[in-house]
Amino acid sequence: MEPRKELPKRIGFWLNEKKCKKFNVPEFVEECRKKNMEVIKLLLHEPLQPQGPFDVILHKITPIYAQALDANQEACLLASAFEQYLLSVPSVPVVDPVPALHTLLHRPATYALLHAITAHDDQVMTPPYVELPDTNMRTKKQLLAQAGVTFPIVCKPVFGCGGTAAHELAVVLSASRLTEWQGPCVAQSFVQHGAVLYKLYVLGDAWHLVVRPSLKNFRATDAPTVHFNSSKVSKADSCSPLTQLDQSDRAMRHPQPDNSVFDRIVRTVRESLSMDLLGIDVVIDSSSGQYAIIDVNPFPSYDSIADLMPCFATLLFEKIQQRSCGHVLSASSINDLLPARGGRRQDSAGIDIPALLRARGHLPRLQCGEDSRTDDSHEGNSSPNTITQATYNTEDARSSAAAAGGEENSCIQTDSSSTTNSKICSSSGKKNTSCDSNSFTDRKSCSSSGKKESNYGENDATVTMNTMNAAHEKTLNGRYRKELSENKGCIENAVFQTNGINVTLSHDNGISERKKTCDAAAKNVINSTDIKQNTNGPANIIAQNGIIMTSNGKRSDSSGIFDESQSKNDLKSDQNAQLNIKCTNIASKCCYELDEMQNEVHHITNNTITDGITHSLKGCLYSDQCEDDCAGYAEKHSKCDAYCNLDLASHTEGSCSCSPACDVSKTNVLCTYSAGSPSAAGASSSQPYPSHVMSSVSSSSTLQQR
Ligand SMILES: Nc1ncnc2c1ncn2[C@@H]1O[C@H](COP(=O)(O)OP(=O)(O)OP(=O)(O)O)[C@@H](O)[C@H]1O
Ligand SMILES: O=P(O)(O)O[C@H]1[C@H](O)[C@@H](O)[C@H](OP(=O)(O)O)[C@@H](OP(=O)(O)O)[C@H]1O
Repeated sequence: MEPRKELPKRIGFWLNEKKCKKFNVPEFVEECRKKNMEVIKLLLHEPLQPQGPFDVILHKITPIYAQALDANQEACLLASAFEQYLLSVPSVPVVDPVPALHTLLHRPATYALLHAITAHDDQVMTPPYVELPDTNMRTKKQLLAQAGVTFPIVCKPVFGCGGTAAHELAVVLSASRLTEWQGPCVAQSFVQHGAVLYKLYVLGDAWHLVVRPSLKNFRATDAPTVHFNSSKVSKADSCSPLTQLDQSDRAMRHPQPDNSVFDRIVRTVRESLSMDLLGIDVVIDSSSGQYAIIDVNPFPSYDSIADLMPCFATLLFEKIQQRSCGHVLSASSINDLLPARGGRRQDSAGIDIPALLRARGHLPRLQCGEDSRTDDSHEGNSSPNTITQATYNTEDARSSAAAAGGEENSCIQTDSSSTTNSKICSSSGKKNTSCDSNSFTDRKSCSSSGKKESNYGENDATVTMNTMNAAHEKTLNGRYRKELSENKGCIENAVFQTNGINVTLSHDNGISERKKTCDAAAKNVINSTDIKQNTNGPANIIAQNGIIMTSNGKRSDSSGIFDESQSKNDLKSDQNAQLNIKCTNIASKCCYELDEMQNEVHHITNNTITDGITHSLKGCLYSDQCEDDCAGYAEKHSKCDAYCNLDLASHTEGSCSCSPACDVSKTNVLCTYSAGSPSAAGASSSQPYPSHVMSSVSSSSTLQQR
């Protein structure tokens, strides 16, 4: 008897029309067919569940997010439905996981991540950068100086994916020309790199190098700002005058690229994002020889890569195989490769795209899963020992849930409203449905458990596990839970690593939840005084088996305790961490005005950090609307317990500040004073160019199989 032919595996697939054309879908379908896989285009406007089941999902959803960020309600709903669907099929591999895309959508989050992961590599860096709000010139100059960003600078829109506007950039050559950029941006030091761009196209475990034209060398002068669209300068067929080196630069020797450094960059970036499809843009600093990562794109064009479709089909085939063999998927396979480096992962590097959308009013309150808490749940929870919550939507969680009488696909929710122990809940729409901080919709149900009063018991965990990445499904075990509970959560976007497998924790997104968890952390998490004062921890810290690292790479001992003297300086110089600390603490202080606070947090984040001082009023110190801002803050903060007294009398530009009488120990970072100067985040060190030489790099692709 003839062996029965296996049914084809089903690939759920979504690209927008433009990308479909570029991607050569017919060839992709054909290659998949050869491997007994069928490609089913997802109809995002229709319910997704009935379109399944799928064995793997391949998508590029970022254009939908870009539209959502541009106030398109329909796009918002589509993104929400898509995320919701992914949550409902947690064991299906997704190429690539959505939380990582949140990071790549937002340039400051991307650069924060790059800064953190390159901090210890002398040869690799991301250029100094700072997010500049649409504010007055003085503030801008101050922010640039604080961050160590030097002219010329490249100004880039804050959101980096999607339509044309995201790619309208400018090179501003001097501070006096700053007025020539309108609106907020990320400003990044320009790196002179001889007009050569190295694109690293990552496809699963393989990467391809493509050499592209890039901006010529610019130097600080008073010349007018150079506006350009990035899609016109660095494509294979670009021939912009902006990429023609000046005569005087042509003779300059440009450092030869070293494949091993590229390989390291690929591994580190891929590991940090747990993604399979990436375009990493690198330039080499002509004088220092350092490799500067200037951009990371999800699901890039793979322009000029030969035999792309068989590679795609193989990648998806392997994903399906790994799943059916019970292997952990992409994230951990990468980490397995790198046990010594200690896999890191920061899903959203502190940025919460859905929250941002809500704050801008782009997410309708209930349609897109706006937090459905009543005011009750936002306030009245000022007790430090209130809510702790953990959601583990994992395979192990499922079995635990089943063992405890829960349902398949359920999550375990440690909910301190039930005082100490975990509660098993179902994700099937029953009580306390599954929670995922990166989902638009589930926040509603998470927050429903945000009741009050419970002891912050030893067994409570304070984390919400990000369930979007199937790779995490199998990672929860007893030991893991112990570690989570020991760390008390409250470490937003932290990564815990056990046995080479990462789990990313991310916050609950609900401000009132944060307040509770942060307050709890103030009492429990980290023993360094400095960190305690900035409690709830730098969002970028990474905890591995009890060791905590700040985003500038300093390590605690194995119990999470930092050396006191060291940690002071570490934190001071750790600008990213401070930004996040501050942001979180402000949120934690003013918990009840969710949307507005998101704005405020954002605003304040844009205006933080001088000399290690984390004034909550930095925003108003430099803002044109000082008086308004201060009044606004004062009004909000006056409702917050333990908020320090503001010197309301001095609300004029440049002089409004926290009262010196403010009780530091009581008020956390809202009014914390400390001395000392910050070191510039992301400042590059001047390493001589290493002497390794790669034989040649052609403008065609080179395949590097790891
Ligand atoms: N810090 C920098 N120093 C020097 N040149 C830079 C820097 N940042 C960007 N560039 C130049 O500007 C181009 C576009 O920058 P970038 O990649 O950040 O923009 P983008 O809009 O994200 O582009 P993409 O189309 O690749 O997504 C780069 O290819 C490079 O030529
Ligand atoms: O792969 P290269 O040639 O580097 O170019 C990519 C850009 O760098 C990306 O910014 C584009 O993505 P977005 O359109 O999502 O911004 C991306 O757009 P695509 O998804 O339309 O291919 C590419 O154009």
